[in-house]
Amino acid sequence: RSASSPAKDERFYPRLTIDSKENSIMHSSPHQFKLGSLSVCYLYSEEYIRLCNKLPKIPNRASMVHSLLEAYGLLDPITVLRCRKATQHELTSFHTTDYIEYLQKINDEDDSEKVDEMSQEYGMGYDCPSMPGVYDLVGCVAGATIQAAQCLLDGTADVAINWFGGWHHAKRDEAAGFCYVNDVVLGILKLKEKFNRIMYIDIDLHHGDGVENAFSFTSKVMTVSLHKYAPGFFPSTGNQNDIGIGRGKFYTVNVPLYDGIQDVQYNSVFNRVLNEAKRCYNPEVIVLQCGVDTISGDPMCSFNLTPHGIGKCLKTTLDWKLPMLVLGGGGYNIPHTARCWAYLTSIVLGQEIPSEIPEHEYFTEYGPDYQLEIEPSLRKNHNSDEYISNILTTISGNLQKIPSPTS
Ligand SMILES: O=C(CCc1ccccc1NC(=O)c1cccc(C(F)(F)F)c1)NO
Ligand SMILES: [Zn+2]
Repeated sequence: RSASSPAKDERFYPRLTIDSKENSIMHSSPHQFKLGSLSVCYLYSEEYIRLCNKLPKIPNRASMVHSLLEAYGLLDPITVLRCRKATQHELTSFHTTDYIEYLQKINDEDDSEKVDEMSQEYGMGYDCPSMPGVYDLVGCVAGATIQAAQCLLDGTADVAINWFGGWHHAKRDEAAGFCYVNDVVLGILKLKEKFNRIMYIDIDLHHGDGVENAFSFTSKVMTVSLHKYAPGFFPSTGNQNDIGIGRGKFYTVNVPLYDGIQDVQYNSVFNRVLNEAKRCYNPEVIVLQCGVDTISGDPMCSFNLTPHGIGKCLKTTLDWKLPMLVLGGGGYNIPHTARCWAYLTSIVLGQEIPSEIPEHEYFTEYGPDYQLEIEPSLRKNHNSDEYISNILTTISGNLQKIPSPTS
């Protein structure tokens, strides 16, 4: 135990017993996570999956993710929790009542013309098409993330996973960027009931603006986002000088990057920024938004990462041995998204999984290779080493200004 952090409850530390029956085959392969078994919970329900499947830009993605996890046997050592819907009271702990009542009103309305009159007011339009059942969907996504957070509060899990959450753009009074509810903010508000210092890490291609805006005034939540930052690229916020305001000054960290970044450079940036942020802030719990629209082969065609590189980011944070809430997000090459989140789940479990995609309902979607691994594309990297080193210097300078806990 490091002297600086108060003695922590045993529950939050990975149990280092190796229960061979239940848990994984432990290999000593280089990328194998340390021996040990975490208690992991995963939020799921048939209705939740069915509603997520209907999202226009990621058709059937939820089913493909869930089926691949099952096919790899990754759900066997995991506590699979049936998720409940968030109540209106829970939803309005962040969102406005007007907005939530609007979603309720259009939930059963399938005459989209009629809906569109009101829709502009609440951000429902091109980016977030109004869809029948949207209130049911919002209740499931938010309910799942809130329940996952509750598991960490109760200590019934070391890591809680909701791969169908992570909708980081939604604002309190409107949908944005294809997000109808900000389940991330709701999960963090739940964690705040018990934890004093929460670190939010967002590795989606897009800036986690909705979450940053919700907590830019407070030092209770440090938000760290690594994302593409380019003129006209959504949401076009999150440059390195965006560091929070008032009491929240220095507790917002942004790492703006250009197209083409690959695993090695990304991992080096991630480790430098996050290990320094951890040292300066000493968080008690981690929320990680794992949008994977950063993968080579994603139609966003921006970053050039692979699941291996993203997995290394996850390992860095898991090595801190702090309770973690792990969420999904973007990812528009659907088989690649399923591959990546299956691989990340295997890392959380410390369980090696074979490269061959196992036979299952969606097996044909993984052709022509039917392999788990994804190769980087042959695309130019626009992130020069001096650009990266300048960003790191700026961020390090800002983090140093965080008052140390003893002061
Ligand atoms: O991934 C997101 C949302 C991306 C987004 C923000 C605002 C408006 C539209 C989008 N989504 C897309 O542009 C999108 C979504 C799915 C698929 C595509 C595709 F055209 F690249 F395939 C594009 N946030 O992390
Ligand atoms: Zn994204």
